Amino acid sequence: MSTAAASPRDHTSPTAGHAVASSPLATRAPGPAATTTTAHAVSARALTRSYGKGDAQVHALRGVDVDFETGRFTAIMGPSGSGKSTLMHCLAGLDTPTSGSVMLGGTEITGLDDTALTRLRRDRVGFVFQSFNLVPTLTAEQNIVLPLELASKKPDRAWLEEITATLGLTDRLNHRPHELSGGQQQRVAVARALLTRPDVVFGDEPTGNLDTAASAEVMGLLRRSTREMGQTIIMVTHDPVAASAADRVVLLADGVLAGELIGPTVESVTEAMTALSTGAAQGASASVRGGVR
Ligand SMILES: Nc1ncnc2c1ncn2[C@@H]1O[C@H](COP(=O)(O)OP(=O)(O)OP(=O)(O)O)[C@@H](O)[C@H]1O
Repeated sequence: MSTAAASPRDHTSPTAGHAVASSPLATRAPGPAATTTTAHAVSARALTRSYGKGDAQVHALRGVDVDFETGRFTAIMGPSGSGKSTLMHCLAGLDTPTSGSVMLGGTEITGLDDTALTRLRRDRVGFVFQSFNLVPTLTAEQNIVLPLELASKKPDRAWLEEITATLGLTDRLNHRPHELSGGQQQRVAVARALLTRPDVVFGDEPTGNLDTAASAEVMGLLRRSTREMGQTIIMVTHDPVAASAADRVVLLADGVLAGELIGPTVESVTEAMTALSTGAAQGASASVRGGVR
């Protein structure tokens, strides 16, 4: 893993996105929002996040450089405490890094004030959580359009119909969450996340409360949303089966990148996770054949 700063990277280059584990770091000074065209929906450079002070200080992220290509589905995996949630929260503008930078949809979000971050999360990011987070008194459709209504925007009806048809929700739109299965509730949450056409959908253990069949169904739908709608998805998961639905798995260990898997399978993910949890972070990247960079 690289640990030293080097020359700046070109965020606009379509070829700049692949060399994650070996890429040089480029420190970008926090500053006002700048907009560029990018082949990456999200990029982080030299990202650090520490909590606490003195002896009690925890370095959750210790210099992460990573790019997430537009229209791809990426899973973030690693042992407990490796920094997965912290990374996702920093990428989504839910947490403020200690240093380093995050570009989201061409906007440098590090340095944005709270109002701008709230607007960015509302307009350009979708979230799917383990606990679905649906409003129990609203119907499925009302839950799906809620973020737009809160932003005083009208939903695009044709897009709403397309998404709900793709997710198999057309005949469930007037049901309330308690009248839906867990898998159906999560599909409602996915529809809600997709409706705003966000730059990125972030998933935080989206299958954590689902049984095997519902989990496979939701992963299949997320995968389709990248294939058929060009949606970028970044998902934190502990589940090798869920991760195998992604195009790529980014591995974290102890707050740094420990490699990645392209075209992951359940076996390759399990092997890499086993290597990481036995402390062989470098071995994980070297040992999984045919896809680890
Ligand atoms: N708000 C916080 N205050 C103090 N320490 C924190 C805070 N959030 C996270 N940490 C610490 O940072 C480290 C990384 O935590 P994080 O939740 O990102 O890991 P994770 O890989 O998502 O873990 P898990 O798989 O168990 O959810 C851990 O040591 C954790 O205890």
